[in-house]
Amino acid sequence: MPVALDLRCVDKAYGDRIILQDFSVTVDKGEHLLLLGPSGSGKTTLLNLIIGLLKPNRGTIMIAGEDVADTSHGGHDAIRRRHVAVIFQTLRLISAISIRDNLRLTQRLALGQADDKAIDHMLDALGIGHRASAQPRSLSQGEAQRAAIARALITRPTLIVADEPTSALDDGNAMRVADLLLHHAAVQGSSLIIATHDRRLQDFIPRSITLAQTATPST
Ligand SMILES: Nc1ncnc2c1ncn2[C@@H]1O[C@H](COP(=O)(O)OP(=O)(O)OP(=O)(O)O)[C@@H](O)[C@H]1O
Repeated sequence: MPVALDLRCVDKAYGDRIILQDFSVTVDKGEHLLLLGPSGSGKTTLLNLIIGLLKPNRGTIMIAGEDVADTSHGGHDAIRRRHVAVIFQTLRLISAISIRDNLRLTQRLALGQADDKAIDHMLDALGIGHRASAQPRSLSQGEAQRAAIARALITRPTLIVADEPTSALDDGNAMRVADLLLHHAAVQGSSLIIATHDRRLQDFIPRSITLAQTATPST
């Protein structure tokens, strides 16, 4: 089974505050993982290490077989653009352009070209095809959430990383979002890595890691 994500012996500290110590996990291609744990336990830190916003103090981070923590050679950004998509809690759609153009831009950055047919197909599949020409601010919260999911899926990434994608949603909408993510991830063989407090997601994704709150060193 090809490996989507492999973290080996990762340490991460902010100053003398250790957040992750000797942390290792492997996620096979198409397998999903929930990151659970109390507020402040390091879930977002771990996601930021995977997407490259943070560097580990030690350890390796392999994405689709490439070590993106090794700073001795370049090309990490290109590997991440090709293999990793992110769904932020705040969605972060570009407000000045339409939903279709948001997806076009994402495809061009990740794949070098846009595919309008694939974009329209994806928006239809997520039930927002009729909103393709709309600007993000005119969408309802549920539509914007679907647009952010469409943007994550449109590059057929190896990994889809999501921070609290369902926490603000009621049961019905949380289930719909989880269903959409799992269905489309399965269709294209993407792995989902989801940081959340939302234990409802355990009904959909049985594999989880619970991060522990680390002690603050005494001064
Ligand atoms: N840039 C930073 N500098 C210093 N400390 C930080 C920084 N980013 C996060 N922290 C601290 O590291 C700890 C882990 O934060 P992180 O955001 O990863 O936790 P989390 O599990 O995602 O929390 P939540 O569930 O509340 O989002 C927290 O105590 C946080 O205050």
